[in-house]
Amino acid sequence: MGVFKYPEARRDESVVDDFSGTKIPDPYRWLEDPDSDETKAFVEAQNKISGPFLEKCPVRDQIKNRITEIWDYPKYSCPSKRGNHYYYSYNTGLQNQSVKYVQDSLDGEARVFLDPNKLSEDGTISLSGSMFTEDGSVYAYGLSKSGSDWISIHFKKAPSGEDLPDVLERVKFSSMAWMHDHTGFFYNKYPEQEGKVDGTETTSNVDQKLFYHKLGTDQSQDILVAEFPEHPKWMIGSEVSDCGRYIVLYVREGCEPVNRLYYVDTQTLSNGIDGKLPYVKVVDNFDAEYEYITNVGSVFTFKTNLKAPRYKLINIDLNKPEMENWVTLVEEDEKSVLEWVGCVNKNKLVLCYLEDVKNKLYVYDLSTGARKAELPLDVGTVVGYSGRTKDTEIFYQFMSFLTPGVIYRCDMTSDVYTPTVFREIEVKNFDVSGFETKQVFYPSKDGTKIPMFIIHKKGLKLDGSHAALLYGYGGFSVSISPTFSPSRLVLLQHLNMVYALANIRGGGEYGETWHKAGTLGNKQNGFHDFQAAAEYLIQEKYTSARRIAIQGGSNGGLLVCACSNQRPDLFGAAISQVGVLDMLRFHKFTIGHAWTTDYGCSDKPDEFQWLVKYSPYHNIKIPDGDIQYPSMLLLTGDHDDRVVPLHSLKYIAEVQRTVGSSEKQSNPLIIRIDTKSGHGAGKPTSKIIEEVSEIYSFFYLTLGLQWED
Ligand SMILES: O=C([C@@H]1CCCN1C(=O)CCn1c(=O)c(-c2ccccc2)nc2ccccc21)N1CCCC1
Repeated sequence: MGVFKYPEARRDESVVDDFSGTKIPDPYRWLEDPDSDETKAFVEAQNKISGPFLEKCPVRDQIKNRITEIWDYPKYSCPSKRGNHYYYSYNTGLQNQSVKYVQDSLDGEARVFLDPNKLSEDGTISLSGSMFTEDGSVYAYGLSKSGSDWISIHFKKAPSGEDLPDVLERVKFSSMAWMHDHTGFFYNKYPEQEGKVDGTETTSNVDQKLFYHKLGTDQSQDILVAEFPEHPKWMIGSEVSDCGRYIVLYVREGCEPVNRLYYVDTQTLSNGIDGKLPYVKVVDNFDAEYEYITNVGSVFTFKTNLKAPRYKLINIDLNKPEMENWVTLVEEDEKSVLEWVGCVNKNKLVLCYLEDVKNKLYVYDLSTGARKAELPLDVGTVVGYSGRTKDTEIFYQFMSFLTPGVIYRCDMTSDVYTPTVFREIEVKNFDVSGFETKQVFYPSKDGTKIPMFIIHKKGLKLDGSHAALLYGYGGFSVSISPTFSPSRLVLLQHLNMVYALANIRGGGEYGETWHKAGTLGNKQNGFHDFQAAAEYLIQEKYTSARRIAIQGGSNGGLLVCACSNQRPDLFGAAISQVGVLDMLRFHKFTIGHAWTTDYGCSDKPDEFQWLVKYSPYHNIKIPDGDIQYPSMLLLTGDHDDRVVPLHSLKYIAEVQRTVGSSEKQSNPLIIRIDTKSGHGAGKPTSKIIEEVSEIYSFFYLTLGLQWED
């Protein structure tokens, strides 16, 4: 490629911030206003470069057609029993949104209950959160537009699907909980704010409140039942106990897995719920996380990480709630992480563990905490589960790199557990037997062993000649375990790439110790882990330097740009999707303030020192010698109000000016800003396929790949 001509972007040298004495220029501050003509012109100019560049890919149509072909297979969720009916989601293959069906029995005829595809021409209205009443007679559900975190809550009668008139607006990051009278509903709302509320604004989300809605009334009559005006960052989750008597309140102030724990015994409310809840504080600190599992009378079971970074189960009797009376029901495992727990058949617990990044499922006795059985699973991930305290059966969905999905059903009424295959999801016209997957443990810069999955065509010659795609995330205790991706198979089959997934520190793969080892002042550990993954792939001859593409989204987008800045010599291509790239200002926009639990905050001098060292926007420089930056493609969307697009706009402006202007930089440094598109959740199939096709076209153009039919 010849050296690119990038659009001129005004540099406002007058904007310089002072971080307790350290002056930091921010010449592209003006890009933080999404509505200014100048920003709109910048976005248009950037898309005018990236669009034509990607169009130049000679096999773009083969790529898109093959991805579409492989994607077109039926996808099901686990069925859930609500009232006397079963509900499940189903996508025939290429539908933009999955459709919710209802059946009177597992093998009864399925009727459409909710079809989000009917709500918009282009599939950009998606379902975001839902909750049936305890008797399954009413269904509350959230709708998101263009991928924004803002939702409106609507209601349907079940199983008829008849719409009810109630609509709740200004909802975001909201719990949904019904009182067992089936007419009272708890949800979260933000105060009225100046300006737009459509997901293109960057306004900070603070002062979240908990409201109580009586079905059949107008939202203006809703009752404010909890708020913490003295703690603007606090967020209030609510849950109604299985018995219907108690309201459990969770208070969080960030993304750390920790919460305060309050409850209300509704039998003490002589006038019902008519104002602020008189909650009782069980835990009034942020030392640990407590998640309600079930209760038998006043004895409550919680999943917690209190002095247990890999989690455990405890019982708290509300009649004697002091910590000295707490009882451990299931001890922390010495290696595996307890990921989630479900109570079923009133007296059993299903525990899902993560052991070396693979899931294991067990049945325990609720009253004794004894392990009773293991539910056999292949090597992979449990991606779906249904089964509640009052149910007598469970469903769970298994997936792995090469298994598109198997749904199991297990009767839980006896002490013998014989799961049966309820549904096997098949990919049409693709033979997955031609690939192999392995898990390796490679040393990072500090010697820590990091797990990594590697997949490639069987019999691939490991001579360093193949391009590789290395994916990572590394934050917020998120564990990335093996799941099936139809589009990935195109890379492996037709572009002969190797795929690697590195489980770097900052994730939750080995519990909170693993998470903490990749956050705050240790954030660089995750970047070193990712760079070491690339070095391992090179030394083991899976690929070679400059033939590695790195890809990550959100916190993973930060990872990709930080690693491109730090080791441009290692990578040939970098895909950063909806990345956090200005680490000195992220906390000022939408929900960014919640991420200081992983990143810290530049308002604090010692934390500023961590952030300024790796912040992608602030660490762009021309590499030494004849090294150039990898080819970079940044992707974001105009309605991304989780990670606002300004991060990617400012980074691409700086990298095009600082690096793109250098004679030796022939690799493209481009960005594509999509419209009616957000952070990712709820993205319609058509947009997903378009985006993946662009990414693969970018790989083809920048890594010199060949298409093999
Ligand atoms: O998106 C993120 C980080 C990491 C994963 C979750 N996350 C978030 O920002 C999650 C945002 N968020 C939620 O979405 C919900 C929520 C509640 C009920 C229903 C639905 C949502 N509750 C929250 C409570 C406290 C703090 C954040 C919360 N990041 C983007 C880039 C860096 C981190």
